[in-house]
Amino acid sequence: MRVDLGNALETTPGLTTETLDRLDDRVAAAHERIAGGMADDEFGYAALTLPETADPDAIDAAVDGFDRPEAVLTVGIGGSALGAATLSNALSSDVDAYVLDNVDPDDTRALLADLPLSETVVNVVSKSGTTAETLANFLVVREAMSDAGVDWTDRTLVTTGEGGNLRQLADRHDLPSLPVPDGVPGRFSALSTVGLAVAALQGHDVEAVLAGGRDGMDALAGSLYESPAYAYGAATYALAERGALTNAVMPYAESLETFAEWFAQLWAESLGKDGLGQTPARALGATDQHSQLQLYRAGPPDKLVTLVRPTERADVSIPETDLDGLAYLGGSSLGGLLDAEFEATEASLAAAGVPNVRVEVDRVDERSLGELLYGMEAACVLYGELASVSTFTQPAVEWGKKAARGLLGGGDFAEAEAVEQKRELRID
Ligand SMILES: O=P(O)(O)OC[C@H]1O[C@](O)(CO)[C@@H](O)[C@@H]1O
Repeated sequence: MRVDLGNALETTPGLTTETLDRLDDRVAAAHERIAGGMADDEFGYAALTLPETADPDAIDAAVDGFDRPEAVLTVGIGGSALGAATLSNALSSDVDAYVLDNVDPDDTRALLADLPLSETVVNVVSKSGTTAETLANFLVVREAMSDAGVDWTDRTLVTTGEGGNLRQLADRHDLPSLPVPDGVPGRFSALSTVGLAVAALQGHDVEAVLAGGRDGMDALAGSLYESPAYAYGAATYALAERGALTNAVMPYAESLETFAEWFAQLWAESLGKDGLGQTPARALGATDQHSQLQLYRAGPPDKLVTLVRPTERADVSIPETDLDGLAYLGGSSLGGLLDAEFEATEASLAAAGVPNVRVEVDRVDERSLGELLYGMEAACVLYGELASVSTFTQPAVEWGKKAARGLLGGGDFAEAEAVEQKRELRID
């Protein structure tokens, strides 16, 4: 992973090399804290040792019990779905991957109608083992399998923590299961059983993903000038401090669109604390040049844009044409056009004084994805250290969970009563 901060200097909001130099002393101290947390396997920091602690053999052993499926359905939500989905949607496989990470009846019904349930492995993932959406979806999927005459116990892999309903289910039915690593919050678990089991089921090279993570781990250093991940974390932190409260992440590759969704949870749930944080906006290049770029370039000076691309990609030639004014396209290629648009958008933002950061990986393959996922996790941890927030917890999400549970009769929660007292101003 390579980071170029050039277009974040002298912009509005913007950085200077003096700012970065001053910040680098704090980066060094933060790195010491992070390295210490990694060495002591501390809660949260343990995520940054996954390239060494993850056990690909255990993952292979768990998935080897299944005949090669036609499809894999991940039933999970948040970090229990997005890491696996990022890898599945970035890499091609003849094993189709689907995700149920919402409780939309129309979507769930349509998906189950299409799935070859007898040839599908259901990968149900929940660190806590109690998440309502995941357990509800699993109960629906299990009934659909039974209705289809499929023995769900033959087609289900469980990845969960030591306690909770899912662990009880796995134990009761002797299901193949994988542990969720201790001390790793869900949004940081892509390089663990949580994100890698599906990759293994799809035949991807899990060792290569972890090797990419190790590349990212090896690149951590006590200076932002020596560590791309820390450069990104420090620059985004400093820009947020100067008013860039939105970070629009805009990969120029369809295969990285889900990566932006994964990044959004990582950034929002880790850094949105105590009135601080930086809102991740999900965008896609070149498509959003025809959608959100107007706001990024000419809207409030309150954002930065993170432009992500692979520097190598398979290409498609554009045929020659005699259409007036389009001859310049003929003989070029779609990849060439996409790269020209990337660089043009980057320069367009800089010309308007909008800070933007370039993040490049060699190509969209297992190793580069592992490095990119690891790099953004390390960047997030560094940002959290600099911002002095509790990077690895997410207390703000609990209120809504209690309210929903109370509304469904799952307990007496004051939050549910608050829902009943909604202030109304209805316009029909
Ligand atoms: O893996 P679990 O415990 O089902 O949690 C799923 C997701 O829900 C959250 O706990 C937030 O509610 C996320 O942090 C997590 O990734």
